[in-house]
Amino acid sequence: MLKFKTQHLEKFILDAEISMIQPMVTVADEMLRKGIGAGSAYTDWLHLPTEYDKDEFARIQAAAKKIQSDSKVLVVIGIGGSYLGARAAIDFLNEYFNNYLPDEQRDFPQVLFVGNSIAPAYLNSLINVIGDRDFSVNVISKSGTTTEPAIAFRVFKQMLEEKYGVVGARERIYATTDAKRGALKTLADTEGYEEFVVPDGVGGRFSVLTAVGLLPIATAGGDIEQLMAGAAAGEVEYADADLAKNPAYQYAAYRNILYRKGYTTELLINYDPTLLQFGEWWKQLQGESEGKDGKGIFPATGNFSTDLHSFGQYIQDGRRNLFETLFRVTEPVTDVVIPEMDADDGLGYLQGEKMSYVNRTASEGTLLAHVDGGVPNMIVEVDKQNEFSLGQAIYFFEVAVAISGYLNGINPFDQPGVEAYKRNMFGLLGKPGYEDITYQLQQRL
Ligand SMILES: O=P(O)(O)OC[C@H]1O[C@H](O)[C@H](O)[C@@H](O)[C@@H]1O
Repeated sequence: MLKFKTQHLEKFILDAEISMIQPMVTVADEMLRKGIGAGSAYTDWLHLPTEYDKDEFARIQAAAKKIQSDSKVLVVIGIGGSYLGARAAIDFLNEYFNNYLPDEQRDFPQVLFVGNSIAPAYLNSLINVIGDRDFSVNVISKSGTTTEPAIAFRVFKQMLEEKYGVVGARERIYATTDAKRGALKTLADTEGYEEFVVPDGVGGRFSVLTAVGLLPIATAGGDIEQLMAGAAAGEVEYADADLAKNPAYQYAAYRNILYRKGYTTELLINYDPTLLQFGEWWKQLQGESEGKDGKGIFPATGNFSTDLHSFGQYIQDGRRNLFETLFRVTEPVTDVVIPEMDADDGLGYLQGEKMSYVNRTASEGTLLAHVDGGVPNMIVEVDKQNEFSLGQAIYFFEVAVAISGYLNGINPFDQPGVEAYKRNMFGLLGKPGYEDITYQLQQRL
């Protein structure tokens, strides 16, 4: 179960401030739930945990089984919302070094991500890692027109066709895209790939609980029924407009109060590398939803205790515009006992202790130090590192960012700013239709 804790906000926020923001939260709740807010066409994720396409869900499970039986590697091609959720979930649910294990020591295929950059060395390195092993491809793009995954897909389509023939390749390509539109949809129809749908009313960054996330997660051995069950628990628990009864709305309200006081950067903190990618997923969710119209909390992550030894100094003593949200799992997945030995390493007082205890204590000491240094802290805590908790946490942050965006007077469901770089890139690359800006841009370089 998920808990949201705010006791360390005491010196930063008065109870009265929470009462004062309640009427605005009530309005934000109505905007979201009655579909009268900006971007309301993209709020179908709200009921996704209970109203998903059950037939497609069964097809996803069947496809995952097929990939598990005929492939050692699943190459997932996608960028932004079309890979971050799956990657976060797979890291959250598996051993950190799972992908490094030899095939015979792994129960499920390696899932490797590409098309999330345009770096050629990364792509070549991935090809080398696949080697001569059997693999399948899940190409994911809601729009079906994004350049980065389209380039990667060309390369892997060609590789599959060379290895298995055109017909054999078709059996190993799974396309997750829009139900009707886009270049990927057209290609998938023409070639006869198995297709999965990103529903119209679910934006990329809210799509992890659709086929976008579910197929890679299930292929990696994740129990996607439990994932949906956790999200469904969130759907019930985070539906009340009353702040006192809704932890997700509380989180949205507190971060907006902090924002209005000048705390403009939020760090999502973890103390475990298996949660690092969750932070990456969260950054897109927050940043693309809220950063617009010259406003918004800047989302960043703190991967502790690693980063305490890099920018910990800044957090403790730098410009006071930061607040932290600690995302933690209370029950360790495994543990290590610090060995007892006669060594002069100053660790005698810790011998026989569990590393999880030391890690937890480090997090508590850090949190108190940061609070004392003027950094407001909140805690989002789940008890177990499993599918159910993950589903609930995903839903918690999704619903919170929607309310948070409305509280800040923006449309949380669009991303007009993302087009600016694409336009320039297309202009410079000479894409048909962008010729008018090519010369001007070149002159500025
Ligand atoms: O799934 P796609 O249509 O390929 O989009 C992938 C990503 O592209 C852009 O960056 C959008 O701003 C993101 O919201 C989206 O997740």
